Amino acid sequence: MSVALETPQQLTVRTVALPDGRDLLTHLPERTPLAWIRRGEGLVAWGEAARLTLPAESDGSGAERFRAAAHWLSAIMSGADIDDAVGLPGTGPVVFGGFTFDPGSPDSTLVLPRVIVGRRGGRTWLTTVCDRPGAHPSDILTAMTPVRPVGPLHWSEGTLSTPEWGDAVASAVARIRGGDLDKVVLARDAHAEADSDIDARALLARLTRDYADCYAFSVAGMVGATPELLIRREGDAVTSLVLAGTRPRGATCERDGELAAELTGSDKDVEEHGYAVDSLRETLSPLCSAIEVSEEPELLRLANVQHLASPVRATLLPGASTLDVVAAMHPTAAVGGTPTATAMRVIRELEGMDRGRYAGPVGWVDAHGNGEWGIALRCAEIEGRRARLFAGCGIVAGSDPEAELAEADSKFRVMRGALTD
Ligand SMILES: C=C(O[C@@H]1C=C(C(=O)O)C=C[C@H]1O)C(=O)O
Repeated sequence: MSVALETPQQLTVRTVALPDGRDLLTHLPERTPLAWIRRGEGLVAWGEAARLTLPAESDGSGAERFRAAAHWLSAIMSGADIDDAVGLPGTGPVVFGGFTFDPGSPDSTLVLPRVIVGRRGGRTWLTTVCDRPGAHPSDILTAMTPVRPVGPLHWSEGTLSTPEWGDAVASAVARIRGGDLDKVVLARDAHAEADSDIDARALLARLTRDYADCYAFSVAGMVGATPELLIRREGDAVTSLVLAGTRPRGATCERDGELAAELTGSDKDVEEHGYAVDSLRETLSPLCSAIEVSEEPELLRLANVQHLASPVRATLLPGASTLDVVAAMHPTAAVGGTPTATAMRVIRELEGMDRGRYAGPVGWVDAHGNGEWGIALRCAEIEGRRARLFAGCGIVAGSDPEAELAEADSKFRVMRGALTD
Protein backbone atom coordinates (compact mmCIF):
# COMPACT_ATOMS: atom_id res chain seq x y z
CA MET A 1 0.00 0.00 0.00
CA SER A 2 1.44 3.41 -0.91
CA VAL A 3 0.95 6.02 1.72
CA ALA A 4 1.11 9.82 1.53
CA LEU A 5 3.38 10.46 4.48
CA GLU A 6 4.50 13.66 5.99
CA THR A 7 6.49 12.80 9.07
CA PRO A 8 8.53 15.49 10.79
CA GLN A 9 12.05 14.84 12.07
CA GLN A 10 11.99 15.42 15.84
CA LEU A 11 8.95 16.80 17.60
CA THR A 12 9.10 18.67 20.87
CA VAL A 13 5.83 18.40 22.76
CA ARG A 14 5.05 20.37 25.89
CA THR A 15 1.90 20.21 28.02
CA VAL A 16 1.24 22.79 30.74
CA ALA A 17 -1.75 23.42 33.00
CA LEU A 18 -3.89 26.31 31.80
CA PRO A 19 -5.81 28.27 34.43
CA ASP A 20 -8.81 28.82 32.17
CA GLY A 21 -12.45 27.93 32.64
CA ARG A 22 -13.83 29.28 29.37
CA ASP A 23 -15.78 27.15 26.90
CA LEU A 24 -13.22 25.06 24.98
CA LEU A 25 -14.60 26.35 21.68
CA THR A 26 -13.62 29.93 22.50
CA HIS A 27 -9.98 28.87 21.93
CA LEU A 28 -10.56 27.44 18.47
CA PRO A 29 -9.51 29.42 15.38
CA GLU A 30 -11.47 29.10 12.13
CA ARG A 31 -8.72 27.35 10.12
CA THR A 32 -8.12 23.58 10.53
CA PRO A 33 -10.39 23.18 13.59
CA LEU A 34 -10.17 19.81 15.32
CA ALA A 35 -12.53 19.00 18.17
CA TRP A 36 -13.85 16.21 20.37
CA ILE A 37 -16.19 17.52 23.07
CA ARG A 38 -18.80 16.00 25.36
CA ARG A 39 -20.53 17.77 28.25
CA GLY A 40 -18.07 20.68 28.02
CA GLU A 41 -14.95 18.51 28.30
CA GLY A 42 -12.60 17.05 25.71
CA LEU A 43 -10.16 18.52 23.24
CA VAL A 44 -9.95 21.32 20.70
CA ALA A 45 -6.90 21.60 18.48
CA TRP A 46 -5.55 23.30 15.39
CA GLY A 47 -2.59 23.51 13.05
CA GLU A 48 -0.81 20.49 11.60
CA ALA A 49 2.55 19.15 12.74
CA ALA A 50 2.00 15.94 10.76
CA ARG A 51 -0.71 14.37 8.63
CA LEU A 52 -1.31 10.94 7.16
CA THR A 53 -3.73 10.52 4.28
CA LEU A 54 -4.34 6.93 3.24
CA PRO A 55 -5.26 5.78 -0.26
CA ALA A 56 -8.08 3.35 -1.03
CA GLU A 57 -7.20 -0.21 -0.08
CA SER A 58 -6.85 -2.21 -3.24
CA ASP A 59 -7.63 -5.63 -1.75
CA GLY A 60 -10.39 -4.14 0.38
CA SER A 61 -9.79 -6.40 3.41
CA GLY A 62 -10.06 -3.37 5.65
CA ALA A 63 -7.16 -4.14 7.98
CA GLU A 64 -4.31 -2.60 5.99
CA ARG A 65 -5.23 1.05 6.60
CA PHE A 66 -5.42 0.52 10.35
CA ARG A 67 -2.01 -1.17 10.26
CA ALA A 68 -0.56 1.72 8.21
CA ALA A 69 -2.10 4.20 10.66
CA ALA A 70 -0.73 2.32 13.69
CA HIS A 71 2.74 2.23 12.13
CA TRP A 72 2.70 5.99 11.45
CA LEU A 73 1.30 6.70 14.90
CA SER A 74 4.01 4.75 16.63
CA ALA A 75 6.74 6.49 14.56
CA ILE A 76 5.32 9.91 15.49
CA MET A 77 4.82 9.16 19.18
CA SER A 78 8.05 7.27 19.81
CA GLY A 79 10.15 9.96 18.08
CA ALA A 80 8.66 12.83 20.09
CA ASP A 81 10.40 14.53 22.99
CA ILE A 82 7.50 14.90 25.45
CA ASP A 83 7.38 17.10 28.54
CA ASP A 84 3.93 16.55 30.04
CA ALA A 85 3.30 18.40 33.31
CA VAL A 86 -0.34 17.26 33.59
CA GLY A 87 -0.34 13.52 32.84
CA LEU A 88 -3.98 12.77 32.05
CA PRO A 89 -5.59 10.89 29.13
CA GLY A 90 -5.41 13.44 26.29
CA THR A 91 -2.33 15.33 27.52
CA GLY A 92 0.94 15.19 25.56
CA PRO A 93 0.69 14.67 21.80
CA VAL A 94 -2.75 13.68 20.51
CA VAL A 95 -3.54 12.43 17.03
CA PHE A 96 -7.07 12.96 15.66
CA GLY A 97 -8.33 10.61 12.98
CA GLY A 98 -11.20 9.73 10.72
CA PHE A 99 -11.34 6.48 8.72
CA THR A 100 -13.53 5.86 5.71
CA PHE A 101 -16.49 3.51 6.12
CA ASP A 102 -15.45 1.41 3.14
CA PRO A 103 -11.78 0.33 2.90
CA GLY A 104 -12.16 0.84 -0.87
CA SER A 105 -12.61 4.62 -0.33
CA PRO A 106 -9.57 6.92 -0.18
CA ASP A 107 -8.72 9.62 2.39
CA SER A 108 -8.75 8.03 5.80
CA THR A 109 -6.88 10.80 7.60
CA LEU A 110 -4.80 11.22 10.76
CA VAL A 111 -3.64 14.64 11.99
CA LEU A 112 -1.20 15.61 14.73
CA PRO A 113 -2.14 19.21 15.55
CA ARG A 114 0.28 21.98 16.56
CA VAL A 115 -1.80 23.26 19.47
CA ILE A 116 -4.24 21.39 21.71
CA VAL A 117 -6.40 22.75 24.52
CA GLY A 118 -7.99 20.03 26.63
CA ARG A 119 -10.21 19.76 29.67
CA ARG A 120 -11.00 16.82 31.91
CA GLY A 121 -12.46 16.70 35.39
CA GLY A 122 -12.34 20.51 35.49
CA ARG A 123 -8.59 20.64 34.74
CA THR A 124 -7.53 22.50 31.60
CA TRP A 125 -4.23 22.18 29.75
CA LEU A 126 -2.37 23.48 26.72
CA THR A 127 -0.17 21.29 24.56
CA THR A 128 2.16 22.62 21.88
CA VAL A 129 3.94 20.57 19.23
CA CYS A 130 7.09 22.09 17.69
CA ASP A 131 9.74 20.93 15.25
CA ARG A 132 12.68 21.90 17.49
CA PRO A 133 13.31 22.47 21.21
CA GLY A 134 12.48 25.97 22.48
CA ALA A 135 10.28 26.88 19.50
CA HIS A 136 6.68 28.06 19.83
CA PRO A 137 4.03 27.25 17.25
CA SER A 138 3.14 30.47 15.46
CA ASP A 139 -0.52 29.35 15.41
CA ILE A 140 -0.77 29.72 19.17
CA LEU A 141 -0.72 33.47 18.68
CA THR A 142 -3.36 33.41 15.96
CA ALA A 143 -5.79 36.28 16.50
CA MET A 144 -9.25 34.85 17.10
CA THR A 145 -11.74 35.88 14.46
CA PRO A 146 -15.41 36.01 15.48
CA VAL A 147 -17.47 32.92 14.58
CA ARG A 148 -19.25 33.61 11.31
CA PRO A 149 -22.90 32.67 10.87
CA VAL A 150 -23.57 30.15 8.10
CA GLY A 151 -26.12 32.37 6.34
CA PRO A 152 -28.79 31.22 3.91
CA LEU A 153 -28.47 27.67 2.56
CA HIS A 154 -29.52 26.16 -0.75
CA TRP A 155 -30.57 22.54 -0.29
CA SER A 156 -30.50 19.82 -2.91
CA GLU A 157 -31.28 16.11 -2.91
CA GLY A 158 -28.55 13.57 -2.44
CA THR A 159 -27.41 10.67 -4.58
CA LEU A 160 -30.80 8.95 -4.42
CA SER A 161 -34.09 10.86 -4.47
CA THR A 162 -36.58 10.15 -1.67
CA PRO A 163 -38.59 7.59 -3.74
CA GLU A 164 -35.37 5.96 -5.00
CA TRP A 165 -34.09 5.52 -1.46
CA GLY A 166 -37.48 4.10 -0.40
CA ASP A 167 -37.09 1.57 -3.25
CA ALA A 168 -33.58 0.70 -2.03
CA VAL A 169 -35.03 -0.01 1.44
CA ALA A 170 -37.76 -2.20 -0.12
CA SER A 171 -35.08 -4.14 -2.08
CA ALA A 172 -33.06 -4.62 1.11
CA VAL A 173 -36.14 -5.93 2.94
CA ALA A 174 -36.81 -8.37 0.05
CA ARG A 175 -33.26 -9.70 0.26
CA ILE A 176 -33.47 -10.09 4.03
CA ARG A 177 -36.81 -11.93 3.74
CA GLY A 178 -35.24 -14.05 0.99
CA GLY A 179 -32.56 -15.15 3.46
CA ASP A 180 -29.51 -13.36 1.96
CA LEU A 181 -28.75 -11.55 5.24
CA ASP A 182 -30.28 -10.57 8.60
CA LYS A 183 -29.70 -6.82 8.66
CA VAL A 184 -28.25 -4.03 6.55
CA VAL A 185 -27.84 -0.34 7.36
CA LEU A 186 -28.77 1.87 4.42
CA ALA A 187 -27.74 5.51 4.39
CA ARG A 188 -28.54 8.51 2.24
CA ASP A 189 -26.94 11.90 1.73
CA ALA A 190 -28.22 15.46 1.23
CA HIS A 191 -26.45 18.58 0.03
CA ALA A 192 -26.45 22.15 1.28
CA GLU A 193 -24.57 25.13 -0.10
CA ALA A 194 -23.96 28.42 1.70
CA ASP A 195 -23.02 31.76 0.12
CA SER A 196 -19.57 31.74 1.72
CA ASP A 197 -17.24 29.22 3.39
CA ILE A 198 -18.88 27.44 6.32
CA ASP A 199 -17.23 28.17 9.70
CA ALA A 200 -17.18 24.76 11.45
CA ARG A 201 -17.07 26.55 14.82
CA ALA A 202 -20.65 27.81 14.29
CA LEU A 203 -21.77 24.19 13.82
CA LEU A 204 -19.77 22.95 16.80
CA ALA A 205 -21.27 25.66 19.03
CA ARG A 206 -24.79 24.48 18.21
CA LEU A 207 -23.93 20.78 18.39
CA THR A 208 -22.32 21.08 21.83
CA ARG A 209 -25.31 23.12 23.05
CA ASP A 210 -28.07 20.89 21.63
CA TYR A 211 -26.39 17.46 21.89
CA ALA A 212 -24.30 17.80 25.06
CA ASP A 213 -24.53 14.02 25.70
CA CYS A 214 -23.10 13.21 22.28
CA TYR A 215 -19.48 13.51 21.15
CA ALA A 216 -19.27 16.68 19.03
CA PHE A 217 -16.40 16.28 16.61
CA SER A 218 -14.54 18.06 13.85
CA VAL A 219 -11.85 16.02 12.16
CA ALA A 220 -10.40 16.87 8.75
CA GLY A 221 -13.67 18.31 7.44
CA MET A 222 -16.13 15.87 9.06
CA VAL A 223 -18.26 17.71 11.60
CA GLY A 224 -21.02 16.17 13.69
CA ALA A 225 -22.31 14.96 17.05
CA THR A 226 -22.32 11.20 17.44
CA PRO A 227 -23.97 9.31 20.29
CA GLU A 228 -22.12 6.13 19.34
CA LEU A 229 -18.90 5.36 21.20
CA LEU A 230 -16.81 2.52 19.77
CA ILE A 231 -14.14 2.60 22.44
CA ARG A 232 -12.96 4.77 25.27
CA ARG A 233 -9.62 3.56 26.58
CA GLU A 234 -8.02 4.70 29.80
CA GLY A 235 -5.08 2.47 30.69
CA ASP A 236 -6.45 -1.05 30.19
CA ALA A 237 -10.08 -0.09 30.92
CA VAL A 238 -12.25 -0.16 27.82
CA THR A 239 -15.81 1.13 27.54
CA SER A 240 -18.14 1.07 24.57
CA LEU A 241 -21.78 1.82 23.82
CA VAL A 242 -23.92 -0.18 21.40
CA LEU A 243 -26.79 1.74 19.82
CA ALA A 244 -29.41 0.24 17.53
CA GLY A 245 -33.15 0.69 17.55
CA THR A 246 -34.57 4.18 17.18
CA ARG A 247 -37.76 6.23 17.66
CA PRO A 248 -38.24 9.99 17.34
CA ARG A 249 -38.83 12.11 20.46
CA GLY A 250 -42.51 12.86 21.10
CA ALA A 251 -43.84 16.41 21.02
CA THR A 252 -45.55 15.92 24.40
CA CYS A 253 -44.40 14.07 27.47
CA GLU A 254 -47.14 11.50 26.97
CA ARG A 255 -46.31 10.89 23.30
CA ASP A 256 -42.61 10.70 24.16
CA GLY A 257 -43.36 8.00 26.73
CA GLU A 258 -45.52 6.08 24.25
CA LEU A 259 -42.72 6.11 21.67
CA ALA A 260 -40.22 4.96 24.29
CA ALA A 261 -42.53 2.10 25.37
CA GLU A 262 -43.05 1.16 21.72
CA LEU A 263 -39.26 1.02 21.21
CA THR A 264 -38.44 -1.02 24.30
CA GLY A 265 -41.40 -3.35 23.57
CA SER A 266 -40.67 -3.82 19.87
CA ASP A 267 -39.47 -7.31 18.89
CA LYS A 268 -38.03 -5.90 15.65
CA ASP A 269 -35.93 -3.31 17.44
CA VAL A 270 -34.86 -5.55 20.30
CA GLU A 271 -33.80 -8.19 17.74
CA GLU A 272 -31.88 -5.57 15.72
CA HIS A 273 -30.21 -4.36 18.89
CA GLY A 274 -29.30 -7.93 19.82
CA TYR A 275 -27.40 -8.37 16.54
CA ALA A 276 -25.28 -5.33 17.35
CA VAL A 277 -24.53 -6.53 20.91
CA ASP A 278 -23.62 -10.05 19.75
CA SER A 279 -21.35 -8.69 17.06
CA LEU A 280 -19.54 -6.44 19.55
CA ARG A 281 -19.05 -9.21 22.10
CA GLU A 282 -17.64 -11.50 19.43
CA THR A 283 -15.30 -8.80 18.13
CA LEU A 284 -13.97 -7.81 21.53
CA SER A 285 -13.32 -11.33 22.79
CA PRO A 286 -9.86 -11.84 21.17
CA LEU A 287 -8.70 -8.39 22.40
CA CYS A 288 -10.33 -8.01 25.82
CA SER A 289 -11.13 -9.98 28.94
CA ALA A 290 -13.96 -9.49 31.45
CA ILE A 291 -16.48 -8.25 28.85
CA GLU A 292 -19.64 -7.08 30.63
CA VAL A 293 -22.88 -6.09 28.89
CA SER A 294 -26.15 -5.47 30.73
CA GLU A 295 -28.91 -8.03 30.09
CA GLU A 296 -31.44 -5.52 28.79
CA PRO A 297 -30.76 -2.44 26.66
CA GLU A 298 -31.28 0.98 28.26
CA LEU A 299 -33.14 3.90 26.72
CA LEU A 300 -30.87 6.75 25.55
CA ARG A 301 -32.81 9.96 24.97
CA LEU A 302 -31.25 12.60 22.71
CA ALA A 303 -32.79 15.87 21.52
CA ASN A 304 -33.90 14.41 18.17
CA VAL A 305 -34.28 10.65 18.73
CA GLN A 306 -34.31 7.93 21.39
CA HIS A 307 -32.25 4.76 21.03
CA LEU A 308 -31.87 1.36 22.60
CA ALA A 309 -28.39 1.49 24.16
CA SER A 310 -26.14 -1.11 25.78
CA PRO A 311 -23.06 0.11 27.68
CA VAL A 312 -20.16 -2.36 27.56
CA ARG A 313 -17.12 -2.63 29.87
CA ALA A 314 -14.02 -4.72 29.28
CA THR A 315 -10.31 -4.98 30.10
CA LEU A 316 -7.84 -4.65 27.24
CA LEU A 317 -5.44 -7.59 26.98
CA PRO A 318 -1.71 -6.79 27.16
CA GLY A 319 -0.28 -6.09 23.70
CA ALA A 320 -3.60 -5.01 22.20
CA SER A 321 -3.88 -1.36 21.10
CA THR A 322 -6.72 1.13 20.77
CA LEU A 323 -6.47 1.02 16.97
CA ASP A 324 -6.54 -2.82 17.09
CA VAL A 325 -9.91 -2.56 18.81
CA VAL A 326 -11.16 0.11 16.39
CA ALA A 327 -10.02 -1.99 13.41
CA ALA A 328 -11.67 -5.13 14.77
CA MET A 329 -14.94 -3.36 15.58
CA HIS A 330 -15.42 -1.61 12.29
CA PRO A 331 -17.93 -1.91 10.69
CA THR A 332 -20.26 -2.78 13.56
CA ALA A 333 -23.71 -4.14 12.81
CA ALA A 334 -25.00 -0.69 13.82
CA VAL A 335 -23.61 0.85 10.60
CA GLY A 336 -22.93 -2.18 8.36
CA GLY A 337 -25.16 -5.15 9.02
CA THR A 338 -25.15 -8.90 9.60
CA PRO A 339 -23.39 -10.83 8.23
CA THR A 340 -20.85 -8.07 7.63
CA ALA A 341 -19.46 -9.10 4.23
CA THR A 342 -22.91 -9.55 2.66
CA ALA A 343 -24.12 -6.28 4.21
CA MET A 344 -21.11 -4.41 2.75
CA ARG A 345 -21.94 -5.80 -0.70
CA VAL A 346 -25.60 -4.83 -0.39
CA ILE A 347 -24.65 -1.32 0.79
CA ARG A 348 -22.32 -0.81 -2.20
CA GLU A 349 -25.01 -2.03 -4.53
CA LEU A 350 -28.11 -0.29 -3.16
CA GLU A 351 -26.88 3.04 -1.76
CA GLY A 352 -25.19 4.05 -5.02
CA MET A 353 -22.84 6.46 -3.21
CA ASP A 354 -19.46 6.57 -1.50
CA ARG A 355 -20.02 7.14 2.23
CA GLY A 356 -16.55 8.67 2.57
CA ARG A 357 -15.78 9.00 6.28
CA TYR A 358 -19.45 8.92 7.33
CA ALA A 359 -20.09 5.82 9.50
CA GLY A 360 -16.34 5.25 9.84
CA PRO A 361 -14.34 5.45 13.08
CA VAL A 362 -13.56 9.00 14.24
CA GLY A 363 -11.67 10.06 17.35
CA TRP A 364 -8.31 10.64 19.00
CA VAL A 365 -5.46 8.76 20.61
CA ASP A 366 -2.59 9.92 22.80
CA ALA A 367 1.00 8.66 23.17
CA HIS A 368 -0.05 6.13 25.86
CA GLY A 369 -2.82 4.69 23.68
CA ASN A 370 -5.58 6.36 25.70
CA GLY A 371 -8.29 7.70 23.49
CA GLU A 372 -11.89 7.87 22.41
CA TRP A 373 -13.24 6.66 19.08
CA GLY A 374 -16.82 6.91 17.97
CA ILE A 375 -18.67 6.22 14.76
CA ALA A 376 -19.00 9.31 12.55
CA LEU A 377 -22.80 9.62 12.58
CA ARG A 378 -25.14 12.64 12.61
CA CYS A 379 -22.47 14.49 10.68
CA ALA A 380 -21.63 16.31 7.47
CA GLU A 381 -18.57 16.63 5.32
CA ILE A 382 -17.80 20.34 5.12
CA GLU A 383 -15.79 21.59 2.17
CA GLY A 384 -15.66 25.34 1.63
CA ARG A 385 -19.24 26.52 1.07
CA ARG A 386 -20.63 22.98 0.76
CA ALA A 387 -21.97 20.52 3.28
CA ARG A 388 -22.85 16.90 2.52
CA LEU A 389 -25.06 15.44 5.24
CA PHE A 390 -25.56 11.75 5.96
CA ALA A 391 -28.16 9.63 7.74
CA GLY A 392 -28.73 5.89 7.83
CA CYS A 393 -31.11 3.30 9.26
CA GLY A 394 -30.88 -0.35 10.18
CA ILE A 395 -33.08 -2.44 7.88
CA VAL A 396 -34.38 -5.82 9.07
CA ALA A 397 -37.12 -8.17 7.81
CA GLY A 398 -39.88 -6.11 9.46
CA SER A 399 -38.74 -2.68 8.17
CA ASP A 400 -41.13 -0.37 6.37
CA PRO A 401 -39.67 2.11 3.81
CA GLU A 402 -41.94 4.98 4.96
CA ALA A 403 -40.86 4.59 8.59
CA GLU A 404 -37.18 4.37 7.58
CA LEU A 405 -37.49 7.57 5.53
CA ALA A 406 -38.95 9.32 8.57
CA GLU A 407 -36.16 7.93 10.75
CA ALA A 408 -33.45 9.10 8.34
CA ASP A 409 -35.11 12.50 8.39
CA SER A 410 -34.95 12.70 12.17
CA LYS A 411 -31.24 11.84 12.00
CA PHE A 412 -30.62 14.55 9.36
CA ARG A 413 -32.15 17.01 11.83
CA VAL A 414 -28.94 17.12 13.86
CA MET A 415 -26.86 18.66 11.09
CA ARG A 416 -29.71 20.62 9.56
CA GLY A 417 -30.09 22.29 12.93
CA ALA A 418 -26.34 22.82 13.28
CA LEU A 419 -26.23 24.51 9.87
CA THR A 420 -29.20 26.78 10.60
CA ASP A 421 -28.44 30.19 12.16
C1 LIG B 1 -26.67 4.87 10.80
C2 LIG B 1 -27.05 5.75 11.72
O1 LIG B 1 -27.40 5.40 12.99
C3 LIG B 1 -27.28 4.05 13.42
C4 LIG B 1 -28.51 3.29 13.21
C5 LIG B 1 -29.47 3.20 14.20
C6 LIG B 1 -30.78 2.49 13.94
O2 LIG B 1 -30.99 2.03 12.81
O3 LIG B 1 -31.63 2.43 14.82
C7 LIG B 1 -29.25 3.72 15.47
C8 LIG B 1 -28.05 4.27 15.78
C9 LIG B 1 -26.91 4.12 14.90
O4 LIG B 1 -26.26 2.94 15.20
C10 LIG B 1 -27.05 7.23 11.45
O5 LIG B 1 -27.32 8.00 12.37
O6 LIG B 1 -26.77 7.62 10.31
